[in-house]
Amino acid sequence: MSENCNHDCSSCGTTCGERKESQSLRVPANPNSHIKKVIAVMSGKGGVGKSLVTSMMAVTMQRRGYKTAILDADITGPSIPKVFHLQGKVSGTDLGITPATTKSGIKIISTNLILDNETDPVVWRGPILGGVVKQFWSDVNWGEVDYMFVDMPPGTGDVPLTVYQSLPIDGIIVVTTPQELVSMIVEKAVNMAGLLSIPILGIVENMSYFVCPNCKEKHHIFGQSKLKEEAERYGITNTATLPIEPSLAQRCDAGTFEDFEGDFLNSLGSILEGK
Ligand SMILES: Nc1ncnc2c1ncn2[C@@H]1O[C@H](COP(=O)(O)OP(=O)(O)OP(=O)(O)O)[C@@H](O)[C@H]1O
Repeated sequence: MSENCNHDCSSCGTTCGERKESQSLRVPANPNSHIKKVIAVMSGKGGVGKSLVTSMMAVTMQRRGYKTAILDADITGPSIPKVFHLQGKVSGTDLGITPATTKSGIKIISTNLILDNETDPVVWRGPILGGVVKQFWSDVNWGEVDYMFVDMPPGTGDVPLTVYQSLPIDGIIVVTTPQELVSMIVEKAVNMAGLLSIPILGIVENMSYFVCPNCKEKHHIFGQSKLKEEAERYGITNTATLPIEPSLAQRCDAGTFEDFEGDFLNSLGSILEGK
């Protein structure tokens, strides 16, 4: 036992014979933040539409009347400010950094909102990247938030692990594409969630099909979906599909993403509400 022992193992890094509980790696939230549910949106690899799904889930919950936020933990490839057309840098007060706010009121923090130029590359090493995510949690004055969505860095490496261990993640939404779904990459993501004992709330198969604007027929460009079967293999019953929808990409470019029409991820919204 250390001579300075205060008998509070949760705040002590010393491994001694008296330790009663493992040291928590959780980072305390900003004292002014009251965040009820934290949902991580992850993918096995990059470019499968994780940021689009994160943004769509946030808009879905905001439309249902909840106070919603996005923590963009994809530090080296931040896409969230672009989706919502947020430009310029965030500022702060004595209470912490004030997040940016979208047209409909979604609170957002992202590396691109703290850089001088959004085209500046982020050439930071792993521990710094993890440190930035922790600061997005502890130094941002989030205020009242019902649902916070965390846009995770792709994959199962060092930074995602830091996020899962530092933030109180309540559940995970896995984003995949038809081709990726049958690969071992998704299985790795699912297994990581299992190792960390965080429940998977659902799997979204993005780019699942395309509806032809002329004949209105559904085309499964990457083959018939195996989403249900694959999800069942992992013991996951909640699934959703998103079509290839050029208007969604166009809305991201035009800054009108929050006005998208459709109820693509409503079923997952109800799962989050517990309905
Ligand atoms: N269902 C879709 N229909 C049309 N365009 C889409 C769809 N899903 C994603 N896109 C477009 O594909 C691009 C990549 O999507 P997104 O940035 O969401 O992927 P990501 O997985 O977050 O990538 P990264 O890991 O690099 O951050 C974006 O330009 C997005 O607008």
